[in-house]
Amino acid sequence: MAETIVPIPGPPPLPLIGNLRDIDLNNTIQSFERLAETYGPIFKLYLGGSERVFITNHELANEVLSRKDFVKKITGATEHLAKVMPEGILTATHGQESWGLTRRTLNPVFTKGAVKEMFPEMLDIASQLVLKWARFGPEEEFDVQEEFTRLSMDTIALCAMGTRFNSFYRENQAEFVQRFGDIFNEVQRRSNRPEWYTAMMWEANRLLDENIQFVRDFCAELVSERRANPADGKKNTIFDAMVNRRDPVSGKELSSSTITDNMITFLFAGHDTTSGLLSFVLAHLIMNPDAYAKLQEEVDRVLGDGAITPDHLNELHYTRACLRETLRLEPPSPGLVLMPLAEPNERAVVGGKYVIQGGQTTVVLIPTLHRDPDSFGPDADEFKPERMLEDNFKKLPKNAFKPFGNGQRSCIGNEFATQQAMMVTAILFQKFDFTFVDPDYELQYQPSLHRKAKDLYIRARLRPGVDATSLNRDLFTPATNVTRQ
Ligand code: HEM
Repeated sequence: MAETIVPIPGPPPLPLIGNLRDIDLNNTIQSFERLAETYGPIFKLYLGGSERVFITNHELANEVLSRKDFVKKITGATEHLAKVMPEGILTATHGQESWGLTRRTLNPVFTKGAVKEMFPEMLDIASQLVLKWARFGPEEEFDVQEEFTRLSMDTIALCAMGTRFNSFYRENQAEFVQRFGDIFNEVQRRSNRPEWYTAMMWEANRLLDENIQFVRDFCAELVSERRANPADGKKNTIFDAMVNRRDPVSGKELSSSTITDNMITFLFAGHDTTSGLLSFVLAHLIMNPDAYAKLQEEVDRVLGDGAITPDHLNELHYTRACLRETLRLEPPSPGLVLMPLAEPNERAVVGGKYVIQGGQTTVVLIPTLHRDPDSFGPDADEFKPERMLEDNFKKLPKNAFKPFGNGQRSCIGNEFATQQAMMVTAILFQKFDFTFVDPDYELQYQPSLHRKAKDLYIRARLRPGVDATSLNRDLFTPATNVTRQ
């Protein structure tokens, strides 16, 4: 039977600017979500000189995410990122040799068991945040996204670079952190600008080159110091693995420049994502007092008043469900960018009737996938951690929940981020009670490559019986009683 092909809908593009007028450059993802409401599960936009297809529901997403002929595409923001870290695994093109070598070398240090060995480093940085909030006291207003950015940056620096930024001890960011942030802000701006325009921005281009050079030199210096003093690498951190391990297939070690590229990659891929997750989980819990109370009850039952250990994490089922539910509603990475492997003059047919050309950018929109009522029911827009408790979670349709990406290009840092987010959430609710500074606060998003909370300010009050002076000791001392009085 002949195929019935139907055109992919979308707003009509204008000459030169395409569909630029249909999106808000400060909030591209929300614009795509709005367009999904108008045009349905698949639509196309002409942006940045090419046509992009957006897939927004579970049925079509499940199809392309299951098909072997759809692979990750490096374009737009990731193409700009690739210039900063050419051999980093996040921005590697499909089939790029350095990707396979690096993943094979590093996969073992990112397993759940291996990440457990970095628990002390994570607790070290988490304790700095907790002590700071405790010592500032209940009247202090904390910019949550900023605080968690300090936490996630410093944790990755310690685990993947063998260094400390000491962000909790500084008024202003360390020079590395500042320049690093400037690079990615500029990359984000570029991904929304025509290339000819960027080419004329001489001063911005000069600054970008200077910042990239600074960041690369800083990382390269750390690698050569460690190579010169291998005895310093006594731990099984990501940094040690990068310096010491070899690819089990080729026997090759990672070159210094590949290590540098991946230090930058881990910092970029890991910090905003984790800090976004932590900010949003706090916000959703404050907005949902029932879930807040259940989580705190679980934390008290499992941890008592003592220090958290890796084994506790396996018992914190409701806490894990809250984090999953937050990742569902507020996925830090908003889109998975794919393309059909076919030649440009060939085509892939999706949903039995839509044609996508070989190599054409195809974005699976995660926020709409995660709110598809066919997967999550009529209350898909609500924060209901119960649906993410293990028994229910296992019953979710295949590919309905993709916060960590898909297949072989899925997130290498999944266990790392999960362990850190579980630990930090549990400690925070063990020690503090939280309120919004603005009691009517509603979630807003920053313009950013990852989804981040905007203007989210909270106050943190130590819970009865928790004392700022003894807190430092309590964070590291095992429980005496398990159920809190
Ligand atoms: C809540 C936290 C995180 C979320 C939601 C998240 C999400 C994702 C997603 C969706 C992808 C796939 C991107 C794509 O297909 O283009 C990805 C890839 C990646 N993530 Fe994460 N990530 C998180 C934390 C981390 C952390 C902590 C690290 C490192 C320490 C990390 C390192 C990476 C890397 C290197 C890749 C590329 C993997 C590859 O292509 O082989 N991520 N992440």
